[in-house]
Amino acid sequence: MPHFTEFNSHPPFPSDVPIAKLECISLTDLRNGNELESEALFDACKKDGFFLLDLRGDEMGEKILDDACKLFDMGKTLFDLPYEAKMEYTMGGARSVFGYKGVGLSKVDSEGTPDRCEFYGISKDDLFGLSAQLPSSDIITNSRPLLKSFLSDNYSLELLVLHHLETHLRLPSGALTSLHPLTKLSGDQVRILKYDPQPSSDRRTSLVPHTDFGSVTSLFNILGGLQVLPIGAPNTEQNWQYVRPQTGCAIINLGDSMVKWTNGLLKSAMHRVTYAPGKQAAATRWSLAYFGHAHNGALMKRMEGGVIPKLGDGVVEEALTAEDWLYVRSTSYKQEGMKEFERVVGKREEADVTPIVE
Ligand SMILES: O=C(O)CCC(=O)C(=O)O
Ligand SMILES: [Fe+2]
Repeated sequence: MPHFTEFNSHPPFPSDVPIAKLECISLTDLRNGNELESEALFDACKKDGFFLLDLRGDEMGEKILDDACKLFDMGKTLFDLPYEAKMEYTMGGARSVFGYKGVGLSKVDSEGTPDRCEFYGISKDDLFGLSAQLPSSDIITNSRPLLKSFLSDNYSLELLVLHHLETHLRLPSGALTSLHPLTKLSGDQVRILKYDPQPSSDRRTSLVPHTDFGSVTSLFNILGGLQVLPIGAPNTEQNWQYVRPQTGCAIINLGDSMVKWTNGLLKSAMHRVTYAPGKQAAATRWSLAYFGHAHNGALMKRMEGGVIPKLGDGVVEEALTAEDWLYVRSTSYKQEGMKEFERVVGKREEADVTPIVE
């Protein structure tokens, strides 16, 4: 299995750094109806908003691990393209949150310190023909079947997680899953991220502290560098803990939609990326993510029923649609991306991304 050899080809994750104690849930046990495993998933979502999901021994899980390796290889070819070629596919404007973001175009703090990460997001709607195909590099075009298979398998994992959560929340079956149909427009995407090694004299945060916006994220990392702030802990340097990547496991985290629907019962944890710890710092760090979102028309407000806490007295929610929610949260780096696009490539025509279906 390439996934396992990748782990062995890098220095090990060091033991002398703070490591988050995250629950490790077995996909096989979940599928076999193991109640304790399902409870552990619910507890992790209420307490940490993060857990590891062991994909080994499950047919689809093993396929996801294999596909992740192939996508890491694709990423290496993609990000080796010249900067100007990558900038052709800049995210922003009508292209919204999909496409390429160059190094330094988002900020890691309120002083405007530039990030140290480049990434490329591929839209579910584009891959499944729900919206017009975005212009993209041949490397992406040739990998569409692989991207589609990786996206739909991770989508299935998302549905499985949502199904367990709606059961424990004592919501009607489908309360969460039905907001996530593969066939409707949404912000779902696969993102591949690259972090170059940083010089030993100048190492710092490379991706801004944030919570994810959507529903369920799955992450695939080989090297460390991802850190979480435990729920409720103040944002001070000593409180950040590393998420240690584990062979055969995806890192699953909940986004803010889950917090909104459950009025804070489920958690989305703040996370950021810094240089890889110990000897790993000398290597390029790759990361692969699937971001699952509700369909564009879903309403972002507390769900009624089950064990979901009531709203406080006098609290009135302004219910954004999932589409507006994503737009509001992602405006800043889209604007920076468009400015850089115009500098490097020139003015863009906006007419090429009309949705094909509602
Ligand atoms: O690179 C990583 O491990 C995390 C990336 C991340 O949190 C994100 O893209 O939202
Ligand atoms: Fe994130």
